[in-house]
Amino acid sequence: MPSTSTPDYIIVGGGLCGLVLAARLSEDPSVSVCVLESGSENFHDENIDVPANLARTWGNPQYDATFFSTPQKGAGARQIFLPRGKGLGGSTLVRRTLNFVLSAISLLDQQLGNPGWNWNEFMKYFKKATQSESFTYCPQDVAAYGMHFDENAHGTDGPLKKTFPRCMDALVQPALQTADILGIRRNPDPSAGDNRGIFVATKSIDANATRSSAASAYYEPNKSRPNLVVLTGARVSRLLTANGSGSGIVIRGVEYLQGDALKVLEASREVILCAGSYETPKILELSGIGDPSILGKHGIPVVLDLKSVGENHRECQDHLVYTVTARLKGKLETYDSMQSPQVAEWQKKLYTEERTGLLSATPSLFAFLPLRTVDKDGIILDSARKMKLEGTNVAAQMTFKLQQQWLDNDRIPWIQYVAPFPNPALNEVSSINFIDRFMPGPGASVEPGRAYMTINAMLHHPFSRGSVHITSPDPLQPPAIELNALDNDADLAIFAETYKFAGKFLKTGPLGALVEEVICPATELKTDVDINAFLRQSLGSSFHPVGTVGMLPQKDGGCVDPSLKVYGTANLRVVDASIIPVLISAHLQATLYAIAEKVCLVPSDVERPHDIVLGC
Ligand SMILES: Cc1cc2nc3c(=O)[nH]c(=O)nc-3n(C[C@H](O)[C@H](O)[C@H](O)COP(=O)(O)OP(=O)(O)OC[C@H]3O[C@@H](n4cnc5c(N)ncnc54)[C@H](O)[C@@H]3O)c2cc1C
Repeated sequence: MPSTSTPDYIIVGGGLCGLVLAARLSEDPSVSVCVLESGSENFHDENIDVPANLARTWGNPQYDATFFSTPQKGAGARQIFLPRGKGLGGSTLVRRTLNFVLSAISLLDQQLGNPGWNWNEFMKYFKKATQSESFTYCPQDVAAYGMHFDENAHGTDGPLKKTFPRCMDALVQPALQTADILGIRRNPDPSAGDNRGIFVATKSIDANATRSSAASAYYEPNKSRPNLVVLTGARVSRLLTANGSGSGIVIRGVEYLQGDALKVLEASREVILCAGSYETPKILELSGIGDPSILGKHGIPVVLDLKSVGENHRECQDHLVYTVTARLKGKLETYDSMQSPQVAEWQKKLYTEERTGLLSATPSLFAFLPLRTVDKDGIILDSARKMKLEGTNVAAQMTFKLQQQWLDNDRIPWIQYVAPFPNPALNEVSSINFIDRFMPGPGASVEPGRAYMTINAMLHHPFSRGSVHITSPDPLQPPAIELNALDNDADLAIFAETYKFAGKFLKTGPLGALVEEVICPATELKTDVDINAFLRQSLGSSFHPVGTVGMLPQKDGGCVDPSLKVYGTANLRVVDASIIPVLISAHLQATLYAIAEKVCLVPSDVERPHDIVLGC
């Protein structure tokens, strides 16, 4: 039985980044690693393994820590649902399984002062992380949807399995044809460096149509390593610090709760925080690392004055999203057909016996579009260019200006549509109906036996910035998550144009011919006032928070340096979504696998380093 006594590395959080690091570091048998994860081990659980069971985990305390934002002024004072995976695999357990799309903008080594964090590096480590299973590239299936994968852009032997969906519902082809009519380019491979256009995304699903998560890919095959210990049900409450030398504060280890017991674990080398964008800043603040004025409010002694923790240039950013739902004519094989118990039973059999059918896949069609697609006259562009960010934070100003430069860069997708999203039937399957903004959109009710289509429209680069801070010294209390959603005219104006464009999409070509009526919103919205009210009422998160412990130069308000070490500490690193300094034009998981792979590359052919080295 491996021992937990003083491992070389303590990893806090067995989620996406934590498990990649654990697996890679423990490849060296002389290195000992202990992962502390607050959730449980959920191996071979059909709620996780079956792709279309995606929403069953949401809001379920076994898998989801279920955060909510503070009441959002820009969203009718609603608290926005913010699920966050809990258990080995972290948010890769609750994700929609979709979307291996890398961001073409990376982390901007030049503009944001992060040397070595650029596209070529991401591509290298993205490939190291992934394995495109053979049937993925079955030429006739892939070509039928206009995809032509670039062999050079996909890994062949990484731990994480990636496939092309085995089953597409009846709306994908009509939607693709409608996109052709509207002049949206087809993108044959959004992972190859340019993710603009419409495409069917590859998924983190294996050849057996089972979801591939950080746990199944990185931990399960390595769990018997004697130098790797994983403790579940272990919630880290704070870091233990010691006075350091010139190289900064030394982190001795962590204090954690397991059951009712408060325990201590010391590390001989490093503590690595991988608890995600909401909990990593919380652990830092509970440990006295943060803004003294916030720590003082909760009676926490200041160990290290690092004002941008949780604030990081006021930038808890999240891809904002809203939903439009349409009722379709006639009988179509969409996820809605599973409302019929007979069809659901048949689909289950199909999945169990042949590993195909609707349960084997998740929403597949994505369009990543530059702003010009919806703002042809450049009116929003003009006004967004002139916007000013109030406040003096250098990093906030810097990233805000960067976003303004992107307005004119047609290579950067600014908006995203996901369609046809499986909607009401999936609620039946998952028995989750409380997610009021999703599947179907708010206020819409659905009739059994009818088919529907939902489009999610997402803003890739909102100008709003929020924060994540502790509300109490009690580690069991959730942090206050402020999004400041829709607090500026540009985000609202861009969203309003995406709404008009989605309406056009639903009226055009082969897809338009299938649509009977839009049911969410309930009536056709003709004025900007009505559209804005609908957007505020239906706005939600698409679960991609970043930036709360950002990687930037310290003078610019950063919390971690390019080796992801926390400024002012000798041996504390953060490796998770919180370090991404500015939102990327993609869902996060592909980029995060690459980040974690890059950080934990410990070359086996050089002398054993005294520290984690970056693979750059
Ligand atoms: C509902 C949902 C759907 C998503 N869908 C997609 C998608 O389709 N495609 C995509 O690319 N991305 C998707 N994402 C985003 C992606 O899954 C996350 O960005 C990614 O998993 C974040 O990785 P991470 O390592 O930062 O944190 P996580 O994977 O969230 O891991 C953090 C881990 O730390 C643990 N932890 C937290 N606090 C403590 C503590 N105090 N002590 C011990 N352990 C702790 C947590 O339990 C968790 O296991 C989705 C996210 C969610 C929530």
